[in-house]
Amino acid sequence: MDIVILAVVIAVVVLGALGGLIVGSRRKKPLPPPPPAAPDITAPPTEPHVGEEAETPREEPRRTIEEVDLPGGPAPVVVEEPPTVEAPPIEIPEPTAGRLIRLRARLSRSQNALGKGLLTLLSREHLDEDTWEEIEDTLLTADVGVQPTQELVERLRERVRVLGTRTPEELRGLLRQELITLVGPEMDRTVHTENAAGGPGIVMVVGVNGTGKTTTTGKLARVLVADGNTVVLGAADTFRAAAADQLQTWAERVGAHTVRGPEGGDPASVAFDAVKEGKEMAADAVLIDTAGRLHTKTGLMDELGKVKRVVEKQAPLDEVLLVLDATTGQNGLIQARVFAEVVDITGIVLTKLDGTAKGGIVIAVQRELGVPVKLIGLGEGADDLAPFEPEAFVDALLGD
Ligand SMILES: Nc1nc2c(ncn2[C@@H]2O[C@H](COP(=O)(O)OP(=O)(O)OP(=O)(O)O)[C@@H](O)[C@H]2O)c(=O)[nH]1
Repeated sequence: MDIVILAVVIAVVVLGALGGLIVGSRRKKPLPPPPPAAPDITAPPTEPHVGEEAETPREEPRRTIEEVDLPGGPAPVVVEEPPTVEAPPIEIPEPTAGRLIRLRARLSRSQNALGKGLLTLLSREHLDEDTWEEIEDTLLTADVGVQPTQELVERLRERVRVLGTRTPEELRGLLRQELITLVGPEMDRTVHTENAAGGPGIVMVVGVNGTGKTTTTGKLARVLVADGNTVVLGAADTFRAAAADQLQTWAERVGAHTVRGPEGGDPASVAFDAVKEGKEMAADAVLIDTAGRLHTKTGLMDELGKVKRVVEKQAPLDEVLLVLDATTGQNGLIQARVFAEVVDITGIVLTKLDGTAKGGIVIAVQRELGVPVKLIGLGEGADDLAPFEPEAFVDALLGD
């Protein structure tokens, strides 16, 4: 019996073990299928990630292109940029009052050698003949001109002799007075930009190209706008399109209006239109920038003469400003002579005084033309044009 029971138990155990094996093998079989999901093997861990990441950027450009296409090409990008360019439209120029004081440091820097040189020579214990000659040379080197130099030296000699013993302060005072006298404090340096008859003041700006004529016209427009005037600019320098562009840029910066013609067009007709528009707009001033090439004197005469005649058909010229580059020294004087023969110069603008130690040209050119220096250029900056003031000029020369 026991044997029978034992046989049954063994049979049950054996069957149970076999059943477990069968179930186990059945469980393992479904597992292999996952391996076939082995395409993962073709795409090793890194690649699928790259693929997944790549999908996102791919979608982004597609969206952008769609968005750009729909509103009409790349226009939105272009439209967004111009407002930033147009953003700084109208500037408020610095007031003109006290400009020379602000720019005095620049003037001192360029002209101080002259003043210092003279003061050093004058403070020598013995003012002998050699010293006076050195004083003369210093003045001549600074382009003061022969006649004015001799006058200054004579007057100084006389005053030093009368004074007897002298302190550096006294000498400085004497020199200051004599220099101011030489520069001409009594000259009327008003830039006439108003018209007595009530129309716009008409200013013609002449000078050789490169002297800073266009820049000066632009700077002057700023000065006038700063003082509350409305200004029209006439780009009658039609020889170079860039000159008209340059002028227009200056005008746009302060909200002034520009009248221009085609490149190579008739300068007189641009000047005419500028005055006409200035009158129609009831502007306060019309500034006309001319080309004034010194190819031949006859050519210059023809051109400027015609501009002048045509403008004066509508209104008289209130101011004719001659722009001279202070760094050109004697050349500037020759130019001044030629222009003075062609048009009636009423004022001189001396540019680039920040770039030369030869500030004496102020004195020489006034003597040459009998016309006052009214404005001076002391840098390339938009507000680096100042009314000329003899005292401030001489003080900058002598330093503090
Ligand atoms: N340092 C300095 N540079 C100046 C001054 N005035 C003008 N300039 C520079 O001189 C150069 C010539 O100036 P323009 O105004 O173009 O001369 P332009 O006589 O009108 O010559 P075109 O434009 O050819 O008719 C420019 O680079 C100006 O910035 C000044 O007072 N000081």
